[in-house]
Order: sequence, then C-alpha cells, then structure tokens
Amino acid sequence: MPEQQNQQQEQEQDGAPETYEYIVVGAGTAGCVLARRLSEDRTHRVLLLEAGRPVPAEPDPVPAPAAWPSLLGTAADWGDTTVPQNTGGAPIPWPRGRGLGGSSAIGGMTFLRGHRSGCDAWPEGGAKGWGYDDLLPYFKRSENVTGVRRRDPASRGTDGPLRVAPAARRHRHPLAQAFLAAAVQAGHPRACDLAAGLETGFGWADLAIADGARQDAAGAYLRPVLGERTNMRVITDAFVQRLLLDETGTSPRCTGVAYTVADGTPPEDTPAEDTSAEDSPQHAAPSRTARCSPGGEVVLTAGAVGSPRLLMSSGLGPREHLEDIGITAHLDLPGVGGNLQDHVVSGVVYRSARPVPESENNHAEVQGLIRSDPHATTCTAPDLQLGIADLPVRAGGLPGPGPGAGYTIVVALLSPYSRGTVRLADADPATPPSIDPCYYADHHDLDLMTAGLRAAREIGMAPALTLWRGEEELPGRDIADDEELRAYLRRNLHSAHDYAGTCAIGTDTDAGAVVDTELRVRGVEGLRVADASVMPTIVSANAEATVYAIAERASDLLTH
Ligand SMILES: Cc1cc2nc3c(=O)[nH]c(=O)nc-3n(C[C@H](O)[C@H](O)[C@H](O)COP(=O)(O)OP(=O)(O)OC[C@H]3O[C@@H](n4cnc5c(N)ncnc54)[C@H](O)[C@@H]3O)c2cc1C
Repeated sequence: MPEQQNQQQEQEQDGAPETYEYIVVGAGTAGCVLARRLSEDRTHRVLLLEAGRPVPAEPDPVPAPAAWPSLLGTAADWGDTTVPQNTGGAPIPWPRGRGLGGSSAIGGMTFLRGHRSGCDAWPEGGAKGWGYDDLLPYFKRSENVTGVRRRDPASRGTDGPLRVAPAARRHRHPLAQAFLAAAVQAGHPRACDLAAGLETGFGWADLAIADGARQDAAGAYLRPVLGERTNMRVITDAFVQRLLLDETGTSPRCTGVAYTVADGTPPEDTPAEDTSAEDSPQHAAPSRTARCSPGGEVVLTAGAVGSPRLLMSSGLGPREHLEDIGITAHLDLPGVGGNLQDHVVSGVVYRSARPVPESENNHAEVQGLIRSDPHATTCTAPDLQLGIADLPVRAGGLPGPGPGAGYTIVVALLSPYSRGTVRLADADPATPPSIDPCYYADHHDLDLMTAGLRAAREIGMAPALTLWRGEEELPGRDIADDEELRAYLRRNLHSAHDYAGTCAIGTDTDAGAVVDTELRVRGVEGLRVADASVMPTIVSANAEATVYAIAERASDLLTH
C-alpha cells in the first residue's frame, strides 16, 4: 500500500497535469465511501487526497479494538483542543482522525444509526429528502449484518462493505450483561435491534468489529478496490490548503484544489490559469494543484472541522470573520463553521466491588436511548444516551479508581441546544483552527444532563449490579441537589466526538444553510460537501453510521 502511494505521488509530480471528474478532499469515513462509489464507473477519473498517512498507526500494528484509546494523540489524530470552555476554563481534547479511514480508523466503533427522530427533524427544518426513510436505502447499502440474529432485512443491510454486529456472546463483558439487566429492572424497555434507529430502550449495540478486528472506512471501502481501480488515484500526506476558484462567470466555479505533500519533495508552482483567487496571504505558499475536467466537481469530505476550515481558507465563509483575519471573502456564506454541535458526555463513576475484566471489544457494548422526561407526551424522541463503560471515565485531575477497579454509567446529551463554531485562528491554512463547541452555553443542556445523571444512578442502584457496585466515586453520594450536579457536570465533561453541523443542508431562504439539498455549496459551481458537517442537527446516537449513509447518498447525487 505505501509503495503504491509513493508511485502515485511520483506520477503526480512527474507526469503531465491530469484532470479529474471528481476530486475528493479527505479520505475519512465519507471520503472512502465517495472514492469507491464514484470510481465504479471506470470512465471517471477520481482523485482522493488525504492529509494523513496510509495506515493510522504505521509503522506500528493497528491495535486491537479495546486499545482504541491508545490511538488518540498519535499521528493518526489531528490532536485539536477546544478553546477554554465555560466549564472550569480548561480546553477539552477534540481528537479527530488523520489518515486513511479518518475518524472511523481511531473511533470507538459503536455503530448505531441514531433514532429515526433525529433524521426526521431534518426535512422539517428545510433539508427536504433527508428524512430517515429517505436515508434508509443508504444506511442499508453501507452495512452487512448477515448472520446476526434478530436483524430485519427490511431495515438492515446484508451486502454492504461494512460488517457490523453486537459483541459475540462468548466475548461479552460481564459488566455489560449486568448493566443491561439493571436497566430493565429500572423500568426501561429492552431493545431488540437498537442500531436500526427504530427503537428506544437498552440493548446490545452493533459494533464496527468483525472477527475481532476494527472495521473502518478504508478497510471496508477503499483497500478492497485499490489494486483494481486504475481510474482512482489516492495521495496521502497531501494537505489541501485551498480551493481553486474561477471567478470569471456570474458565480464562482471551483476548478480544483491546491495542496502540499509532506514527503520532502519540492512542490510545483501554481499554474497561471489558476491564480484568480490568489490574493490573500495563505495563497502565497507554493503548492501542487489538481484540477477538475470540464463539468467535474470537488467534493469536500474533510469532516465537520476540516470542511468549513477549507472553505474559509479559500475565502468562502462569513465575510466579517474572513476580513478580520485578512482573507478576501469571495463569497459571503455566513453559515460556514457555525451551527457546530456535539454530544457532550459525563457519567456516574463507581468503584467496583470486584476486579473488572479487560474488554474484548470497545468498552461500550450496551447502550440505551431514553427520554429525559419519561412522561412527556408531546415529544417522545430520545434525548439522552446512557451506556456502560468498563472503565472509569473522568476528566483529568478528578480522583477515582484506576482501570480494572472501576466502571462508569456514561451519559451523553443527544439533542443539544447549544451551538458552537469552527473559526480560523489566522490566514495561514496550516494553523490549527479555533474550535468552540460552547458546551452548556444553553442551560437546557445542563438540565437534560442532570436528568441523565439521575437516570444513570437509578440503573446503577438496581439489583443486577449489586455484585459489582462499590462506592459511587463521582459525582459521589453526597452530591444530590441540582446545583451540585450541574457543577459536577461542568467539572467532568468530555466530548463524544460526534462533531456535526458546520456546513448544514438548508434552503435558499435559510441564511445559515451552506449546502442545498443536493449538497452543492450555495453560490459556487462545481463544489459539494458530503460529510458530518452537512447534518443540520446532530443525530440521536453516535454519528458514524449516519455519515456512511450521507456519503452513500452523495455518491448517487453526484452520478445520477
Ligand atoms: C476518538 C473518536 C471516537 C469516535 N467514536 C465513535 C463511535 O464509537 N461511534 C460512532 O458512530 N462515531 C464515533 N466517532 C465519530 C465518527 O468517527 C465521525 O462522526 C465520522 O467518522 C466523521 O466522518 P467524516 O467523514 O465527516 O470525517 P472524518 O472521518 O474525520 O474524515 C475527515 C478526513 O479528512 C482529512 N482532512 C481534513 N482536512 C484535510 C485537508 N485540508 N486536506 C486533506 N485531508 C484533510 C482528515 O485527515 C480525515 O481523514 C468518533 C470520533 C472520534 C474522533
């Protein structure tokens, strides 16, 4: 694989400039899907550019699923942090994948579609054609649940590239089994197939693990076809700095991209015909270019941070912000980088009364989707996700048991009210972006999470967990009233890493919309976004399964 990459890089450098029907930026979850699907028609030349390396942990072996946290902070992670949050002041780590497979190659492998109510809210907000039923064929097309019990082929895929299944019975964690029983004892329904997005309650989550190995987008979608698709070129270590824009027409047209390659070879100069947008400081850096053939398109799949970052570096974004940092705005797109959403996470940490065995899976085998107010009649969509972690999950600096001595009932907020931003720190495209998720900026989020802690405690005290339950270490039994619980939530805060919303789908009348319902960037020709950033609102569970479906759908929109 690395050999093939190098060969491709040499061809790019030495050969005559080539053009492509599709240039896909970012080989993460969505980018691998797009590259594979778009290159199925062998007459289409497809270029996939990825800033990271071919194999996430190369030269080390890719770790077993349970060791996934060890990937964070490595070369496979951009290693971002947020700006200080209103939660005690500390920045929060914001890992995101960098390498073939992107975040699917370093993530936690929980594979849930999110409850259908999450997607069904999209058309109501203007994203016509993006409801759960519209996405269902694409959810199915991405996955393969062949052989898994209690999976209905009407709602689940049986021949997609990605093999997913719950933890195999003989490898299930005993604590997860006890937790599931405890949730039912606490009065929650038992879900049969939580991953389908049609049920609430608690059940075994599907995991992107097959035969004991991680299933990521590169392994499932890209590697199986790399050798046979001569019309697809993949270049790694290729950081796309900006989009090439032709502004001679009535609206700007994206004609290609400029990128640098971190392989030590000298870059080419940008050809004269592509200089129309080169009046801002970051454009002075020499770089390679890749251009679209007539009618070709650039597709951004750089993720909810990378895609808005690249748009803004190219002068497509909120005019005021761009001008503040010295970038000429080629188009005022106020929504770019706004509307940032994430699932905020906290939980109740227990010291275990017995040693906690090591996980053979992803540390999070059982999940639950619940409603904070079980008596609500107007809205029954789940707004909290509760799950078991066979590890103590706590922010650095907080006391508590070490691995093997504790466990956590994790609480995640599914439908946050708070909205954040991704902004450029300066005009240099290589400067890490400024990420402000604005956790708990809206007080409703703290109220919902407080209800979540109470629900977690109820399950934690159920008889099925008696043999495991030691002291409640965090927040601690004495922390009982709402004010104290809110203070704890601010102290013990994590990201679920489901970043979304920064290039949202919407209508022309929606000033915050960045792409239309066919994922075309508004006001620009030849440019689409097709990753987690297009979600108008974050989905009601972990995001990856939905990103696969969005990318599958995008490939149809591009080719039909
Ligand atoms: C640590 C972690 C754990 C997670 N756990 C889970 C989980 O258990 N279950 C779940 O459902 N979801 C999980 N997620 C979320 C899920 O992985 C993401 O929602 C999903 O992968 C996003 O897909 P994407 O294609 O939008 O972006 P990504 O997969 O992040 O891909 C973006 C790609 O673009 C590349 N890129 C960015 N900028 C540039 C540029 N300028 N030039 C070239 N390349 C560029 C990046 O290097 C990356 O490879 C997790 C995420 C993380 C980070």
